[in-house]
Amino acid sequence: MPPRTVVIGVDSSTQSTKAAVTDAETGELLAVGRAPHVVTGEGGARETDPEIWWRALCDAVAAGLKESGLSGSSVTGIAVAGQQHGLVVLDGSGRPLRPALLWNDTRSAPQASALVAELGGPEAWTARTGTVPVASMTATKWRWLRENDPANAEATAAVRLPHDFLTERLAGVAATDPGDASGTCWYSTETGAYDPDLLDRLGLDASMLPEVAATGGTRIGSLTESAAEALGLPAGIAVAAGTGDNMSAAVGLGLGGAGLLDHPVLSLGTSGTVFAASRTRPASTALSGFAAADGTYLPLACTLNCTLAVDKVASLLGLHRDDATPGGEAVLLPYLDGERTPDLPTSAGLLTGLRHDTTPQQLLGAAYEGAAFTVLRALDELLRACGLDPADPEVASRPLRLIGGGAQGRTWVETVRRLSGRPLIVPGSGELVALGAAALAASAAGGGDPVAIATRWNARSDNADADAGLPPLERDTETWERVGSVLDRAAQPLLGG
Ligand SMILES: Nc1ncnc2c1ncn2[C@@H]1O[C@H](COP(=O)(O)OP(=O)(O)O)[C@@H](O)[C@H]1O
Ligand SMILES: O=C(CO)[C@@H](O)[C@H](O)COP(=O)(O)O
Repeated sequence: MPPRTVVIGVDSSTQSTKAAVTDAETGELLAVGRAPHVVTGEGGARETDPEIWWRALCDAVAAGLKESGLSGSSVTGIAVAGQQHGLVVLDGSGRPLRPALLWNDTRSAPQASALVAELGGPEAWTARTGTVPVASMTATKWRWLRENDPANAEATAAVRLPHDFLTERLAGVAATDPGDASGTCWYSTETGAYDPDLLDRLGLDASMLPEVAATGGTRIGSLTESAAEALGLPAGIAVAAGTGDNMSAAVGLGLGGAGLLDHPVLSLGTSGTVFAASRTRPASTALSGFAAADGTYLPLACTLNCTLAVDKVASLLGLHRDDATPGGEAVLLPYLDGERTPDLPTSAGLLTGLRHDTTPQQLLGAAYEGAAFTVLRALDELLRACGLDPADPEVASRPLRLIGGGAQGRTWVETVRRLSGRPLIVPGSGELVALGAAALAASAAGGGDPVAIATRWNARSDNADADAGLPPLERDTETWERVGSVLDRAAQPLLGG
């Protein structure tokens, strides 16, 4: 039998790095190595030292190889998919000047509002970049840095996104892809390039930014000697451009070229995201009109408070995360980090409907309901913004693909099922972001379209058989309306005024 060829797909997300050691031919997931990150910050601040991501990447690759029982010499390619939007600032020798500002750092909310006003309103941003700046977007973080940490902003020789930073460590080449670039708000999904006028406005020079490769699967270089030594992999293997984590999950699911929103995806991680592949450029202020890893489109909406916020409520109550019952009268909006969708960056969590007979289990259930409601309502808005009526029985019956860490949790699945009333598909592969990155690595190493590679892998492996298809439950409209009414009435107080 010929020796296996193996590629490594890396998911460097908010809480951890996962390295998927994947058979390049069949897509079989041979092992997943993991290493945690450290996120620090009080109030609206959320930061991580990029060196932590690099060390976690090295540790996760080593753990994955060890678990697979393979030596590094069978690996032919590597790609990184990273948490979107984070601002990494480097000195002239490529060293981080300070910790990165993460996607869920809300300190740049005032800068976001100022940028929106400067360009003449949200529509102008949608037309130019595809996306209206909120505190998550990189452009607002760069402006925040210039206003609040001018010494480091002045000293900045290069600006990177989290995945670009790691890719550069691997290949020594400054490169990104259309997908992650589209989350900066200084890249235009209309032109497929950085917007020179926006760069000027932000005080950024294009020479400080990475080149945008044609796709996340483009081979942008080869593993350098020093990276090879750090990772225990052969020098010279293919390094792909990589992409953002949501874009990578879309690749892993084989989404691309699909009809508009035929395959909505709900990701339950630190963030809650809803997205779908589209060939039509989204142009609505109600969603983030990101690019996909291949320059087609990935309309997306994202909440800041999902699994981490609900786990926090469980730990405050001293309960296991699956010790929850439906919330009953209690409504808990777990906006512990402020919120992005709806745009309430300075909000905090809110509890209403408490009675003498409310149980801790109901309070936890209410936190699940609040988080799930928020992201499911964002899905309805996304559908509407794309010209579909979420109440149309045909649209409402399209299955929702559930991914991310939360999709492994019984209570998450039950809550989404009950509040959405949709059929759910929980893909057999629990690591879609890393699998998508592996498809990008396979494309860089051996050619071929990453989405086609992932589709072939899904078809050939047991993944498709292992997909859990759950029929719809009758929608719990009572809870839906109760939570919606609290959110609508509380939006102003939640703004934190
Ligand atoms: N079995 C499980 N049940 C419920 N939640 C889970 C389970 N396993 C992991 N999670 C949740 O998944 C989250 C991590 O998901 P992940 O998608 O890896 O996050 P991120 O990409 O933001 O780092 C954790 O916050 C945890 O709450
Ligand atoms: O900001 C977004 C999407 O726009 C987030 O989805 C980040 O990409 C972080 O993802 P997770 O760590 O929650 O997977």
